[in-house]
Amino acid sequence: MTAALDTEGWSGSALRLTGLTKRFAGQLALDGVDLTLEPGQVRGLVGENGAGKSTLIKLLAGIYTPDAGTIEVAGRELHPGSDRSGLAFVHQDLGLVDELTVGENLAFTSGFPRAAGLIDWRRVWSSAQAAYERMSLDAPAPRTLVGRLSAAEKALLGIVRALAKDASVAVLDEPTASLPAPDVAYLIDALRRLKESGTAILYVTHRLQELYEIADSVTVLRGGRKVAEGPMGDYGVDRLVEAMLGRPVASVPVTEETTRGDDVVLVVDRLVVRDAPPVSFTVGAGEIVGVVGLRGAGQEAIGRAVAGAEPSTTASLVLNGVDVGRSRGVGGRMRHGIALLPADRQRESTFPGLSLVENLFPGPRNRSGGGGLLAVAAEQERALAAITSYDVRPPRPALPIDQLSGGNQQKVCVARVLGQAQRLVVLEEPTAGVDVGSKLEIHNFVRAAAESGTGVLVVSSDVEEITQLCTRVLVVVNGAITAEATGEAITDENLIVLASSAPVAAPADGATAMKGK
Ligand SMILES: Nc1ncnc2c1ncn2[C@@H]1O[C@H](COP(=O)(O)OP(=O)(O)OP(=O)(O)O)[C@@H](O)[C@H]1O
Repeated sequence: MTAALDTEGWSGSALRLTGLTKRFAGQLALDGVDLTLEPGQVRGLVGENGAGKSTLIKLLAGIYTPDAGTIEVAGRELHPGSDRSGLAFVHQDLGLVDELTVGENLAFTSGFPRAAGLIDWRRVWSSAQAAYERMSLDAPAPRTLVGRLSAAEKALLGIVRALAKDASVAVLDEPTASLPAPDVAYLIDALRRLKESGTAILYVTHRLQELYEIADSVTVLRGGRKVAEGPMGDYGVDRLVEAMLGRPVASVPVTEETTRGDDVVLVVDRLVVRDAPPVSFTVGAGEIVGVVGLRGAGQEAIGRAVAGAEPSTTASLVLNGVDVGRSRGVGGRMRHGIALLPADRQRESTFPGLSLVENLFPGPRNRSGGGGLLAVAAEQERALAAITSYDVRPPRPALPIDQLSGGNQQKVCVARVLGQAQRLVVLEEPTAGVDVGSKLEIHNFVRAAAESGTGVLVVSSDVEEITQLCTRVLVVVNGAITAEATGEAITDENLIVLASSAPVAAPADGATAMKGK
């Protein structure tokens, strides 16, 4: 513990916020919020998109200065410029440097060990290994470039890096947003140990189920205000969701079988990506096909290769009867009607600095007819229609995309990809960072796209999403498609079992082993 935030002898709250208020251009993002967190306690912080969660975290981190209110860590009030090393943050944007190794990224926070004035690289690598081992997590090779890690591996690295510091309060902003279920369980286990050691944890998530496993209490924000708070035991899911949205949410619809006869949109024959075994599969018109696998199984690479975002070879990749396998890159595939929604919102999916409307219709190809005032007006009209139907808040087409909350940015990206009326859409983590209400809405838009005949490939680490949305699921183990589940076989448990198994010996009912595919 650093001297400035020494908690030694402190028996009060680990964190105390009083009347915390933040305004953006006259709009109240956070309105007089009080919150306390005791040592060894985990408090869930939930709220729909735009509720003010990220703003609260950025105030804690000192990125924003409050307009009113105070922040105390272990009894000491923080001011702009105060030492904040008693707080450890894991943000949605992990702030990792792709061009550097795992070990270097960790050493950036913990410091580069030196011997005789030079960087002691052996210790850089061994400390990286040790940081993972302290949390009982499997470490990637410390010399791996972070850019080569999967989204899930990056998330774990972000968590390991933040928690490697000796902090009394850990602030986790959707730590599991891109983690497959077994990794989530792993992580929650590690967090329990951290909590037992006396660390206080503020846990922001849209995956409410996790709160029942780890949180002691919960605080609900809506429109920047605290609208509910109490022990987890007092808040069943329905009550929690109602507090978040200010209305009860309808029960979750399950996708009906939407495949239309033998009308096949995509036929992939022996696709080879990243040295994995060849995979072959089809996607029907109107079909929503899930692709799942454990962390590092290679499921993302398959979706990205189909969309041209990952180099690959194929015997053929036939889209509506035409072999488009030779067209390269995302642009090449897009010209044939394949669109990709990448998982990495910050780097690949949004165009920072550009407006909401420019993010909806990037590039002349997607614009309403060549330019000119009429086209601009038509574009505005289309933008407003998309903003309204996707309930993007605030509904201002000229607003820079960076000023929207994460979930609202995601809605804009989904609207863009689905609005392009493609033959096939590849959706990576389509609802990461999206609140429960908007998640259902996005799922309905995906279903509507499928109903209009688009083939949909969903690559998601959110197993619940896959079971709700998909009519067929391909399971990837070690880069190969080892099983296919349809109908009743699409359950959380079954998918996790199939994804955790080496090539399946005896498939569950409705699941087909696909060895050798
Ligand atoms: N830099 C900014 N400039 C202007 N408005 C902002 C800025 N950052 C956030 N806002 C607004 O403040 C409100 C709260 O946003 P915030 O990002 O805190 O929500 P959130 O609860 O974290 O949402 P999500 O779950 O989508 O991440 C929103 O209305 C948002 O548009």
